[in-house]
Amino acid sequence: MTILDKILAEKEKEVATLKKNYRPEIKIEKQASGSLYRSFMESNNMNIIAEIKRASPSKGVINDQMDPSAQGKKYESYGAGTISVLTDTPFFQGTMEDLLAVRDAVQIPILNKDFIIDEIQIDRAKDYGANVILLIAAALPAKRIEELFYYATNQGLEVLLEVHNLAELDVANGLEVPIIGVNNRNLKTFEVDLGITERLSQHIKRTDALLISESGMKTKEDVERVSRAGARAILVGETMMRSGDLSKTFQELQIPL
Ligand SMILES: O=C(O)c1ccccc1NCC(=O)[C@H](O)[C@H](O)COP(=O)(O)O
Repeated sequence: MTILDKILAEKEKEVATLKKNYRPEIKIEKQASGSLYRSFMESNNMNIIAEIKRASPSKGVINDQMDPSAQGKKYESYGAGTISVLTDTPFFQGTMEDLLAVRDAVQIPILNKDFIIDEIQIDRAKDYGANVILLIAAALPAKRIEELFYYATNQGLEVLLEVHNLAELDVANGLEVPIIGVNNRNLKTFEVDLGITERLSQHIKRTDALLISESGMKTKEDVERVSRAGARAILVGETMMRSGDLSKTFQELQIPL
């Protein structure tokens, strides 16, 4: 059983519990407006999705002392275009309360980074103030990705569809999704290879698709590499969470496009 299989098995249980207990009683005080797709396509600099990531299956604890509200404010002030909040608890030590804390602290869009397998998780993401949700092509059959994609977009949410190989990219191409995330990390083996962005980028059919390169971004050279492959945005977790000088980290990674 791969780590992705284990995560998805936990999600089945979480969804069953949500279906019994979830009541949308959260009242968000602020909501961001504006489209991630549009602002990222119009920007002249590499767009950064900075992630709130306390821990991960591949790295263990990364930074569990961080205050999500303070971290979110720093990300926004240093130039993040969106904040990704990992809300899975068993494997990443995140919570929906982390998302709510960031929502109250910033104006920019928020991506609810989780392993979405059911509509109820999309309802919950919206209730807590997310603007964007993640769908992982490796997690579900193509038909289910399609259903969840349309469900989310009909709720006014944007969808980042994440792929890691050509078969998964075929699903994104078939749906003509506007936002494609290429994850450089193999979620089954943890291997990280920026060459995945380089190889898959050549097979994206939609000419106006927004390409986001996810995972393994540490240096300016990494960003230059995925930029040459056509990425207009990067999703960065560990490097942000371990940075002792976020201002410098943003300056280094936010290269001109
Ligand atoms: O990060 C992991 O170990 C991991 C393991 C299994 C499934 C997903 C995983 N990570 C989710 C992500 O895609 C990353 O958090 C995100 O792209 C940022 O990656 P990084 O900048 O390398 O922290």
